[in-house]
Amino acid sequence: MSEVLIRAENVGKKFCRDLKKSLWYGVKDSAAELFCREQASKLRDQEFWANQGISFSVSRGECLALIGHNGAGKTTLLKVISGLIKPDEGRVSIRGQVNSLIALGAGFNPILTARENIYVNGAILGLSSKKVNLRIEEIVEFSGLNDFIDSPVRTLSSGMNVRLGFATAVLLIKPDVLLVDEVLSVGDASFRVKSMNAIHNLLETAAVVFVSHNEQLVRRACTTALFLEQGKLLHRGSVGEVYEAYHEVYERNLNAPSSMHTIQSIRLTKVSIDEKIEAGDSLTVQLEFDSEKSISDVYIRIAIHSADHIMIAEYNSTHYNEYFAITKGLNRISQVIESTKLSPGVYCVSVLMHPASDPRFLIWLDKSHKLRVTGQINSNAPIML
Ligand SMILES: Nc1ncnc2c1ncn2[C@@H]1O[C@H](COP(=O)(O)OP(=O)(O)OP(=O)(O)O)[C@@H](O)[C@H]1O
Repeated sequence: MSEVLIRAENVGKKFCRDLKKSLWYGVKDSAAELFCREQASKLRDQEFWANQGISFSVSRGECLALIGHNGAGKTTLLKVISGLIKPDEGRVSIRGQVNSLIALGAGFNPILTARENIYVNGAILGLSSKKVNLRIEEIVEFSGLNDFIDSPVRTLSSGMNVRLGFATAVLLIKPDVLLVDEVLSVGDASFRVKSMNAIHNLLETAAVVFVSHNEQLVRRACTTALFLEQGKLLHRGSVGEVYEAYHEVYERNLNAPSSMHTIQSIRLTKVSIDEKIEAGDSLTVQLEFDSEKSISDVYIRIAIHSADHIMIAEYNSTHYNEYFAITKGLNRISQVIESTKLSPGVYCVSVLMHPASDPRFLIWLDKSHKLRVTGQINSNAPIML
C-alpha cells in the first residue's frame, strides 16, 4: 500500500452570497474563535455550502481529478487542501511539501522579474540562493521564457505566467503534493504536453490533485477522480467510472428534443442523428421535411457541444463546396461527418440549414440531440513531444 499524503475528513466550507453579511459573519466568527467558542455549523442568512461532508484520501503515485460542473466546489476544495482557506467543518491533513498552482500569477510579485521571483519563491521554501542557482537553468528552459526571464512578471502574458508558475512549482523543489487548478488550459498545446509529462514523472514520488474541464487531459493524467455537484461528493472511483457518472447526470439534465425550429414553409417529418458512435467513427445526420417551395443553394452546419455547452467542433458543408437544392414537397437530406475525432464522452449536436443567399435559418435544431462517444484513449502512456 502506498503512503497516504492527503487525507480529507468530512470537509465543509460555507460562503455567503452577500458581501456585507459575509464581513459581519467573519467578525462574529473571529470573535467566537478568540473566546474558543464553538462555531455554529448551520447556515445563516445568505450562506451556502460550497463543500460539504467531503472525505477522501490521495496516496503517493496517485493523480486525483476533481470533476464537476461550473460552481460545483472544485477550486474551493483545492484551496482548502492547500491551506489557502480554512474549512468550517472537518479537517485536511497533508504529509510533506505542498506546492500549488491555483490562481494565475499567484505567489509572484508583479514588479519583480521572473528570475527574482524564482529566487523569492526559493527563499520562501527554505532554499539558499546557491541551491536555486543549481535549478534556475532547468526552470528557465522548461518555462521557455528565455529572453523574458529578466522582465517584470506584470509584463508577461498569461501563458508565460502559467509556464513560469508551473516550472517553479514542479522544478524548484520536488513537492510531495502538487495541486493544479484549471490554469494549465491557459498554456499552449506544446506546453500542456510538457506539463503532462512532468506530472507523469512527478507521480513517481508525489500525489497530485488536478482540476480541469478538459476530459481528454484528465483521462490522460489522472488515475482516480471525485465528482462534485453543488458542493457534495457524488461519486468517487477510477476516472472512467467517475466520467460515466458525470455524463449520466449531464444526460439527465440535457433537455431532449425540445428546441427544433423551422421557418413556416418547412415542416420537419423526421430527424435521425446517430446517438452512439465509437471514438473516431463517422456521424450521420438525416433530415426529412416537407417544403412549400423550392430553394436552391442550401448549406448545412453541424455543431458539437461539450457537456458544458462549449462548442468544440463545427462542420460546415460550404467548406467542402457542398450545397443542396430543396424541392417543393418531400425532401430527404443526409450528411455524414467522416471522422469526428471526438474523445469518449457525452456531447450534444446542433444542426442549422441556411440558404446561401440568406443568413436566416430554414431549420435549426438547437443542441437538440445527445451524442455518446464510446471507446478508449490510452490514458497511461506518457505524452511524447
Ligand atoms: N470567496 C467566495 N465568496 C463567496 N462565494 C464563493 C467564493 N468562492 C467561491 N464561491 C462560490 O462557491 C461556489 C463554488 O465555487 P468554486 O470556484 O469552488 O467552483 P468550481 O467547481 O471550481 O467552478 P468552476 O468550474 O466554474 O471553476 C460557487 O457558487 C462560487 O460562486
